Amino acid sequence: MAIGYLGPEGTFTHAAARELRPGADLVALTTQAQAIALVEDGSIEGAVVPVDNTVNGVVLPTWDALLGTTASRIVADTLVPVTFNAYALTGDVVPEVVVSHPHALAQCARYVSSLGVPSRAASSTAEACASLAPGEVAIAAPVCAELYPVATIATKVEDGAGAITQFGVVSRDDVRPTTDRWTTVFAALPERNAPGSLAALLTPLASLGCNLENIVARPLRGSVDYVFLLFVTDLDQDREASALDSLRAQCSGLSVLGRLAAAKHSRPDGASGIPARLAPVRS
Ligand SMILES: O=C(O)C(=O)Cc1ccccc1
Repeated sequence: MAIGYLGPEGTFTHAAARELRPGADLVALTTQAQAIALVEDGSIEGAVVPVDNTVNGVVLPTWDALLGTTASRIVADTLVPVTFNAYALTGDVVPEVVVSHPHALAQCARYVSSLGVPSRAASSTAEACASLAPGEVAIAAPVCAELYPVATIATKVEDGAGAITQFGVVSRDDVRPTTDRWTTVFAALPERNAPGSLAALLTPLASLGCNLENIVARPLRGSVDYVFLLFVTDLDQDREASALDSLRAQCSGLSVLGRLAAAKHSRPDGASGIPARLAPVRS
């Protein structure tokens, strides 16, 4: 059966899909929500989707789509370095609009603003190349120069070198990582919205020796409550079972949205990634 990915050919997701599922029948789709829905209803075997990146953080549409499923989860992942080129139909383009996937536009904000023209979101970087019109500049992967009839007008247009995107395979099969340790992403709905509820949920994780690496609150539609996505690292089978037990005791709803095993991101610019506003509070 097929593996879906955010297409068309030449997206960063396509590169990740080839690495994660070599030789698979890859099917180009238009959004990660569509891809995840097709996995959930059994129309395709799996889907490759972006889950996190070093510039924008967790990819919310992916996790929100997973929250809308009951049987699907992330079962494998990889880290892909991303670098962007700018393309037009001809080398002498006078730019009128710059087009790309919102992540690409965000990661190339300085170049986009240097063009001094409006930007427009495309469903993917490669789609921006595939549908390029006169006066448009597309931002996409270097491989798009070989796949589409475009002229390269600038290379390495990202704001900071070393950006990495983490991609995952969504599947209905409950495949466990083959590594010793991994990160489990729990979706946790605390039993009460009251002082100390979140602390009560999280404190036992520390006693188990699990590291809460990231926490993301997503609004629970139709209420004032939040569901918390907990990225808990350093887990193995036993620790994950203990973490599940301790969370279950404090939650009215709990699920595993995925397990991530690829090596953790290294901060590309070292300490320079810290915003000046967060200058050290102690000298
Ligand atoms: O549009 C693409 O090529 C994608 O795969 C999504 C994306 C965009 C920018 C950085 C990483 C992933």
